[in-house]
Order: sequence, then C-alpha cells, then structure tokens
Amino acid sequence: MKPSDRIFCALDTTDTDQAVALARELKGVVGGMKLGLEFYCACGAEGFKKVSEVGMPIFLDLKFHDIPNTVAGAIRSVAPLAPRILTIHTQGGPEMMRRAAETAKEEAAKNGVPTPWVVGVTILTSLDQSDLQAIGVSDSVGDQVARLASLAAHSGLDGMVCSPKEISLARAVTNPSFKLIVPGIRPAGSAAGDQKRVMTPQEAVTNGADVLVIGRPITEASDPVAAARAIADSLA
Ligand SMILES: O=C(O)c1cc(=O)[nH]c(=O)n1[C@@H]1O[C@H](COP(=O)(O)O)[C@@H](O)[C@H]1O
Repeated sequence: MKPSDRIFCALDTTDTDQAVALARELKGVVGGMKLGLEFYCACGAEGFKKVSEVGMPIFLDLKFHDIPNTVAGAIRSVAPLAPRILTIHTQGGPEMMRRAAETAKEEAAKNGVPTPWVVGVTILTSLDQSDLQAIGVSDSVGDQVARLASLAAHSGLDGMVCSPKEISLARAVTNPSFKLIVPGIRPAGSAAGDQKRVMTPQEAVTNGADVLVIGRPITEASDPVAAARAIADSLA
C-alpha cells in the first residue's frame, strides 16, 4: 500500500457533479473518498453511486446512532451500495454495535459484495475536555476514548474513529488489526476551523493511523489536487 492510499478525502458538498469532478481529479492521488451526512442528505444513494463509478473506495460516514433494531435496518438499507467503510456511534452501546457488525456481514454476503469495515465514532474531534464536561462526562477525553475503543473491539467492530491524539491510547487496548480511522488532520499552517484535537498528517501516520480523513485542507485549497499531493508527499 502506498502511503497516499491511507488518505480519504471528505467530500462535504451538496452537489453531486462537484463531488464527481473532484473524485476524478483526486483519483490516484489519494486512496478514497468519504461521503457524509451533508452529501448523502442532499444527493442520496444516486449521488453515492455516481461518485462510486469514478472507481475509488468509498467511506460512507452516516454515523448511525439509534436503537439496535433501527441501526441494523439502516445498515441493510445502505449495504447494496457496497461502501468500503461505514460509521456508527460507539455510544449506541455494545448490543447496537454487535447487531451492526453482524448485519453488515450478513447483508454483504447476501448482496455478493465485500463486507465493509464497520467502525465506531468515539469522541468527535470537534470536542475538548470542557465540552465533555458539559455533557456530563467527567473522565478525560483519553480515558473515555480508550473505554469506547475497548468496547467497540469487544463488540465485534472492525475499527474506530478517533483524533490523532488518542491513537496510542486506542492501540494499547485493541489488537493491531483493529482499524484506526483518524480525522482532525491539519497540515502545518492550515486553519483548524471547528476541529479541536488536531495533528499533522505525518504525525498521525507516525502515531499509527490506518486511515486519514481529510476534508477542507484539500477541498477548500485553491488547487485541491496540489494540496492533496503535498499531503501525500509529506507521508512518503
Ligand atoms: O466520522 C468522521 O469521519 C468524523 C469524526 C470525527 O470525530 N470528526 C470528524 O471531523 N469527522 C469527519 O471528518 C471530516 C473532517 O473534515 P475536515 O475538518 O474538513 O478535514 C468531516 O467530514 C467530519 O464529518
């Protein structure tokens, strides 16, 4: 695997044509595309299929967070799209995570497509210690991420989403095949925006990230392909 294959570019847009155009330009420069709530709520499964036709792995990031039966149903609904990675929230609890992982396997077999990695979002990278306190979590961010990482691994998930700052803590409680998907990535000098727990792409990979999720530092650059190439080169 080339180092740049680790990069999934977040196409946070409501415009299918724009997403397809950028996916075509970034093909071969990064490893895959991430389509999330903004894109999917506007463009739906049809939009997903158009981006998928470009021929890169797609990370479908809908962060399912509901009761086990509803999350299993949502996974059945998107399974025919054959995403490479799917997100759910670890805070849905162990039974929800177990059902999600089982359903993804069953549906992939039924549809004759590869099973996606079902990965659990832990503590969003836009939150810091004071935000956690505001929602009644008195543990440190690191302790809470480690707790959710262990729960996710024991509940049958393929991996988890965390900030680059918690990679070592997550690794310490999971086995090496457990995938660490890492947003909150900012090349030196780029604006953090709403992200609070950030590191550079190089630092995240050195710490052990399997996948880097990078949006605005690429999509809002004056030359997105050059920006993606510079990030890829920094990993080589
Ligand atoms: O699940 C995610 O991908 C995710 C989890 C998280 O904790 N933080 C986070 O930023 N993300 C996603 O990662 C992407 C980061 O985008 P940028 O901040 O523009 O690089 C967005 O599409 C977010 O939805």
